[in-house]
Amino acid sequence: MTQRFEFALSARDGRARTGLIKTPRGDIRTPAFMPVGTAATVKAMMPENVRATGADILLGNTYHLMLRPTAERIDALGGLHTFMNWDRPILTDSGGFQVMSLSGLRKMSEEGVTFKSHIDGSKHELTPERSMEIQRLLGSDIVMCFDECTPFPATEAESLRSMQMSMRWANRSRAAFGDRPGYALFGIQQGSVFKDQRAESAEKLREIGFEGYAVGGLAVGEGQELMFDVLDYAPEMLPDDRPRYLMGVGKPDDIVGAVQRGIDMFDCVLPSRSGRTGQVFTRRGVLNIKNARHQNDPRPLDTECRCPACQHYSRAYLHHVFRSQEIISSMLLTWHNLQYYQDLMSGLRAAIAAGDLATFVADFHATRALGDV
Ligand SMILES: CNc1nc2c(CC[C@H]3O[C@@H](OC)[C@H](OC)[C@@H]3O)c3nc(N)[nH]c(=O)c3cc2[nH]1
Repeated sequence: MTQRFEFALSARDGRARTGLIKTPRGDIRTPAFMPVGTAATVKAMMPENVRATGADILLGNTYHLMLRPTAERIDALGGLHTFMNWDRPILTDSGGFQVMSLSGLRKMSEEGVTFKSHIDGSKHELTPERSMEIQRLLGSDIVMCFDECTPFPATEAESLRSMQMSMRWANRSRAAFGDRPGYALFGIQQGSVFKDQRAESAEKLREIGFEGYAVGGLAVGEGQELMFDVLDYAPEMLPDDRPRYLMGVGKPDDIVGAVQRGIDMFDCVLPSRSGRTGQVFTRRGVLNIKNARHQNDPRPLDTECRCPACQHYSRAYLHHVFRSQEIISSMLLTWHNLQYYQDLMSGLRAAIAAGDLATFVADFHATRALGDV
């Protein structure tokens, strides 16, 4: 077990890569999908079951945890890993994104952001320094710089101003992070959909130097086509020998296309959140278990899936417990969707290692086109 944070690529196929991130709390196989555990839990899942789906790392959130139960309380109780009974790596986002999307009454300045809690209206401040302190108190293994996720759409001038402020905040985040062997700080590239700004941001992040790099400012309403246009150049502006993390992505076909464009790490609430709304991901596409057509169907959700829902329950049963708003519905559908995502990632890793990603991708799209989900 290493005491350092290391990343090694093991194979490439076109622009796609597969490799391993080694951390003191365990290894992360890339390309990796990170289940979202916003409030110190992956909703409707026990941590051992998150692990059983194949997840090597999960995600926590500065914004939510600083408001409740507070980072200081989690630290006093032994840190986030002990608190939530997950002893493998945790990545925490820095809070800026949620402040802009969740909190009320925000005031942004060069210093940082002051805002009112969406929970009880109390006043709070997030700065690069405070975000680093919170993520240190949580004990997260991969810390994200405090940034502003530039809203979409943004004019070139708005995007430039936002990106350049995020780069000054990246500098302050690096300084405040300090010397913490075994822990990683990731920089976040901004620049919206403007190639020259993406280049300027990447250049600034390289100068500062990070253990990994995120492509930020995407999956904010620009749509898949525009996201892929940016991913056609943005990841390769970042250091080749470091992990590249595309924040907040995404649907299965978003992930497949982003892996083809050189992305190594993903996080998205979609599989867990949609599981609670009855949306199910299968190899043949998406279905909603709420639909009456499932009420007499004895088949599993996906004949190739090894999750408990597919091994022991029919679509008819899952339709029934969803309609009845039974708690087991969220448990089984979340487990299934997370399993589907992890199976997709292991399929992508194997295909890149075998040098036949093109075949995997063609089969991925062809199977979904068959219909009859
Ligand atoms: C969805 N699209 C999207 N999400 C994004 C997130 C939050 C992800 C975070 O949000 C929470 O899920 C809602 C998760 O928190 C656990 C995740 O870490 C981003 N975070 C930062 N710091 N900077 C970005 O440029 C950024 C861009 C995103 N695009």
